Amino acid sequence: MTDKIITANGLGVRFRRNRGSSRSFKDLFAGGARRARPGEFWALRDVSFDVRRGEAIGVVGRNGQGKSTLLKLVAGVLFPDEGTVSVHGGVAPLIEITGGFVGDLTVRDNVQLTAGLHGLSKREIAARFDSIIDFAGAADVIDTPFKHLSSGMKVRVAFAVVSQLDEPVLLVDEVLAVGDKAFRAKCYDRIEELLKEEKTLFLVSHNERDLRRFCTRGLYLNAGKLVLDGTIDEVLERYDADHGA
Ligand SMILES: Nc1ncnc2c1ncn2[C@@H]1O[C@H](COP(=O)(O)OP(=O)(O)OP(=O)(O)O)[C@@H](O)[C@H]1O
Repeated sequence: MTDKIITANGLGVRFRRNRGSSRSFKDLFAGGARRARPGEFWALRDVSFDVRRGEAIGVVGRNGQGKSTLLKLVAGVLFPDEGTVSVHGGVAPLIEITGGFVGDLTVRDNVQLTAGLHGLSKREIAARFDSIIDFAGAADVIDTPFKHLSSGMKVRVAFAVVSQLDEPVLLVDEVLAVGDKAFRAKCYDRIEELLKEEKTLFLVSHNERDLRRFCTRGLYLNAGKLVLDGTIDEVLERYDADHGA
């Protein structure tokens, strides 16, 4: 099957070293300058790949090599300075602990808001609400503002919602490491179910066992470049050879 769901072409993202990614007014009119200005660097450069529906991709690389930046591009929460990424269908992102959640709103409101933003109807949300809360083990905090939850509980609620959306692409960026062992095991079972349903998965992880368990393909990023796009075994072998197992 050549059922392409994601196409990334020549992706590049440039950040300022000291001042976040905000661009000056002048920069907006600077045109497609292909160089980083003083004080800027490329967090990602010349990254191209295609993804077929149902693939499970592990994104591998040392700290700060561009993995989260890549996921943010796929999620559409960050725009590339060069290149394009197109996703045929919606994306369910679990990429930053509080990403997409509003601290001042309660857990209940956040669950409803997130599910609504991802296209679920009021009826569908109502039908899934209890199982989301149950999965998260968040019955006691339904009416608590999200910002008052512990970081583990934030991840539980976020995973519970995101894994109940009907989006074809699921992005998971290390956040699961925050959950306790029992919850992680539950999440992994859920990810396996989603993969059986032909969802497409991007998993950023430093845990080789998790990567081998879920992923068939790997993308290895180093200094913002895609060094290797291969099977997860090939990618991990190369990564270990470069950086020691
Ligand atoms: N908003 C930003 N402004 C400036 N620099 C940024 C910004 N976001 C990320 N960076 C930098 O871009 C580079 C790539 O970051 P990224 O978060 O993608 O790395 P990563 O591979 O996910 O790392 P880790 O394994 O530590 O999570 C890093 O040097 C990081 O400091």
